Amino acid sequence: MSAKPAVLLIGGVDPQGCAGLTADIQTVSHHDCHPVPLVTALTEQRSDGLVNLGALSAEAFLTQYESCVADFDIAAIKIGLIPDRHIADCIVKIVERHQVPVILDPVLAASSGGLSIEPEVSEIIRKQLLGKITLLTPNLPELGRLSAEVQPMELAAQQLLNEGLAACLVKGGHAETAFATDYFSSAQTTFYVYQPRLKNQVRGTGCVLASSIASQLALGHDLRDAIILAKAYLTRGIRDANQQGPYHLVTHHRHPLTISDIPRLCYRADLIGKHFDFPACPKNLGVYPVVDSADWVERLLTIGVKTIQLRIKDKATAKTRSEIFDAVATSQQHHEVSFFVNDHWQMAIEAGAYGVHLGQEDLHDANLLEIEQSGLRLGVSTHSYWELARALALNPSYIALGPVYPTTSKQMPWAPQGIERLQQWQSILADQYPLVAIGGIDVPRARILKQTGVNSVAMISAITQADDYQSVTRELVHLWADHHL
Ligand SMILES: Cc1ncc(COP(=O)(O)OP(=O)(O)O)c(N)n1
Ligand SMILES: Cc1ncsc1CCOP(=O)(O)O
Ligand SMILES: [Mg+2]
Repeated sequence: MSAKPAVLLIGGVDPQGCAGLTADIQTVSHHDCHPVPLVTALTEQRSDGLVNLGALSAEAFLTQYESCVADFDIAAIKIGLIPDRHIADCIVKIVERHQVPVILDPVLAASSGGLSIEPEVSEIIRKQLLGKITLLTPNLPELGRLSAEVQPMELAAQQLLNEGLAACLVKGGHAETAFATDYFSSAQTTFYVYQPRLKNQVRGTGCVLASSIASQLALGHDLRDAIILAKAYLTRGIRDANQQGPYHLVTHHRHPLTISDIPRLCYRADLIGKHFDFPACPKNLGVYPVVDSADWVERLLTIGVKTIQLRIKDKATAKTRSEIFDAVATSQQHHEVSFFVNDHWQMAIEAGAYGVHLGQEDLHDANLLEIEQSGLRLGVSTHSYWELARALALNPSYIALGPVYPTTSKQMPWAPQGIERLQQWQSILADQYPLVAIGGIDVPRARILKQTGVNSVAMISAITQADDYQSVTRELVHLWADHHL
């Protein structure tokens, strides 16, 4: 059995075992990582507040650190309570020694109050730590403390990025909004992740979120996926919280992800919580050829294909337009056909197509409200968890996952997703969204994918590059004919 990735957990001990290192250790263990605790403080706290920070001496802290790293390679670091400037200085040196992801959950302003950390700690964090870490996860009061109370949170986060921080996830959990919303900001992107607010007041949630993100990074996920997976883990843990004395505590378990665990992701504050209502399409879209001309649409509908997409990439606007109009007209001459237009959503609306298919980049440029109002179905591409979170926010007509196998039809930055990922998407989406598999699918692979229960298989080259496209298409249609009867 291979060794679990070791996550160095730098933080304080809560003697009641609710927050701090105890929560960190439980979280990391439940992610199949190995927790390596490095104690900064032996706090004294109970339900009526924190009475003593109990900082360790710098010497004791560093001696402990040498043991922590003596026998393991550290794969990620999570930092929580930094009780004073001496420990802060030591942590700066430790972070400099490791070229691994570092998550800093700055315990500067506990929601329960009663905590007073000397201002020098904030200064060291700001001037010496921020430029060395992967992600900062402040709550709103902590963001205020670190940004000299700049408002609104988007500007405060931007200010920290300007000072050298790579990425910030502001936790808006305690704000008085209908949805519990966090705000992510980095040099590359900004977005909101939101979920319906859960009523339970649960202890240690910040520790669990940051430790979960650190674990997901240690396991090899990229930062955006790590955030989505950690949010999902925390949501479930809060929803199933258990009562311990006067507290509610996060429940840790490893059940497979469900659709309600996954947060929704959007790029605009005014769309947080917006309920989109794209019409449904047939659940089993079946064999779904993706072609580049109206002629191909005609040929394949004649053979009996029921779902088809026109994907034109390199034609002049006038030609694209006439192809789309011709293809819509053809699709309307055939019975019960679901005809989607790729990318060109405005022309799809004008021509009266059945639906549009948009990738994540296309979603940025498209007017989603206009597409919704036009009554067109919407299909959305996904290649990762954060893209799934984005797709779910739109409540689309179907969700596509790809490339399932290596493809030669398009250059893509994503590795093939594989059948295991497809099956995971299938179980997450359950019966709520049709799932379309795309990428490298030919007849033998379609036969294999059929066993997974996926609702549809989309393909370009297997049909358009075939020596005999008619027999290949007939075989695929026949193969899928009794699907989910
Ligand atoms: C059914 C289906 N799934 C995925 C895609 C890819 O769409 P997108 O990510 O927008 O990439 P392009 O096709 O525009 O290159 C698709 N077209 N159809
Ligand atoms: C457009 C697209 N999106 C994901 S894979 C892919 C190409 C699919 O083509 P092929 O079926 O030839 O692999
Ligand atoms: Mg596209």
